Amino acid sequence: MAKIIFPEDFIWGAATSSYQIEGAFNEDGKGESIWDRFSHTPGKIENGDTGDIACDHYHLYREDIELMKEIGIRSYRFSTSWPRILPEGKGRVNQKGLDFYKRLVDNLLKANIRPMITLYHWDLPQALQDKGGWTNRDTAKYFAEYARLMFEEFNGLVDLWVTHNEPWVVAFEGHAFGNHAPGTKDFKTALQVAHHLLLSHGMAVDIFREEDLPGEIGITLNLTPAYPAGDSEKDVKAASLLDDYINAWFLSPVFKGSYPEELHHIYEQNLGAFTTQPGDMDIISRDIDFLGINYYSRMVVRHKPGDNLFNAEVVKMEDRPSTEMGWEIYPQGLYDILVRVNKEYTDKPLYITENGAAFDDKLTEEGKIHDEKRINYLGDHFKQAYKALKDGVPLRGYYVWSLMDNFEWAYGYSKRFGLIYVDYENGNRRFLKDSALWYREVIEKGQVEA
Ligand SMILES: OC[C@@H]1[C@@H](O)[C@H](O)[C@@H](O)c2nc(CNc3ccccc3)cn21
Repeated sequence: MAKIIFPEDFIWGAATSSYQIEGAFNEDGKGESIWDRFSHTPGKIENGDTGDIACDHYHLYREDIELMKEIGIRSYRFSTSWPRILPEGKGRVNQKGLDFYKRLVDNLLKANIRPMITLYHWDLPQALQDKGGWTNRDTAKYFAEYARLMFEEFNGLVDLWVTHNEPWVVAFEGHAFGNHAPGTKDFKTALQVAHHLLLSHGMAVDIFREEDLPGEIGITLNLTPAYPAGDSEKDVKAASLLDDYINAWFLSPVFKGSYPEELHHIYEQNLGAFTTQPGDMDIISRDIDFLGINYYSRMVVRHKPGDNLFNAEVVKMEDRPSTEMGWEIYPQGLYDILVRVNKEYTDKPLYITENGAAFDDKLTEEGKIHDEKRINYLGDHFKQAYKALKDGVPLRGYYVWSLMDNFEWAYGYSKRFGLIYVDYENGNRRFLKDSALWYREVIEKGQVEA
């Protein structure tokens, strides 16, 4: 491949989320979130870790912005904590909570760093969960009102808005498998939750248009391309169904206004219909300005009769390199999913809103972290993104997950994804990893070594 030179205006960024970095879980009037409740429930999180303090970003955000400047990122994707702003999820505004995000955005703009706000990255107000959470259609309405508040408060300051982060994870990890908050385990509930999440996305888009705001609005989906383990018809079929289950189940409603037909039929036949209302699909498929794609790895799938509704199982790729999460390192999958989304779903601009890897990072006596595996992982994925760009995919930016090590959900602090090392044991000190210094060069030159 010839020299890899990205466009001058390519938006190089890094991403985080509120519950994973902020801490101050009950400070300055913040309401309880379902992740506060879940992490305080014994047995849910590795080592009994919680987000009570996390990276203490609520107090250290100025230092963190200085580190963003040192790395040279052009944009910072973060999420706002709904219960920090609306403690009960609706009604009363917690001004101190809102003021934190005002200070954060003001300081980002002063640092010439473009904010991208994700309105929902999993930390639902517990008060709404107590009324059914995302199983209750009213939550979609309350989300849209929270979005309206944020659009109005940050009008003219923030011009990149993401409604939801990974509705698949919220629906299935949170409501089918119980690995995430609120921890219920019912597949049909997950389908109902997915529908209400998508509905709330469309309602927020309507309000964004109504408020006639400058900027762009989109949604972020975790897209994991599925590849058949063999070329048998049954393997191909199994892969196609799992691909629909994770990817098309969300891409199709947002861009085509309908759920994938065959899978919808399988669900209805086996589980009965989840509740919808006339007009829902029109709301869900309102025109958006961009799609955010979170890519980490692929799935290799083979036919397995009777194992589940899909007659499919994911094959563990033992002989392939993988990250600390056990996810196969497969950069080609990023190219494949970018091209497929652009070809089959939308010609709207795309952002890679998350891509990164957990490795066993060690802090040396000299305060260094030699994370060459992460440099190789990111470099290989940047090359695939570049290949997609050269093949005509309207890729506008790339947000590395993550700016800093943080609370990795059910894994607690045992997994490190950051460009910045966080020394949790010693006052949450921050150290730039070698990958941060490497990323700074990539951003400065707009080039990745071939
Ligand atoms: O696991 C790394 C990150 C996580 O820290 C982010 O909050 C989240 O947006 C995120 N999504 C994925 C990919 N999808 C996924 C699938 C199953 C469980 C959890 C995440 C990875 N990550």
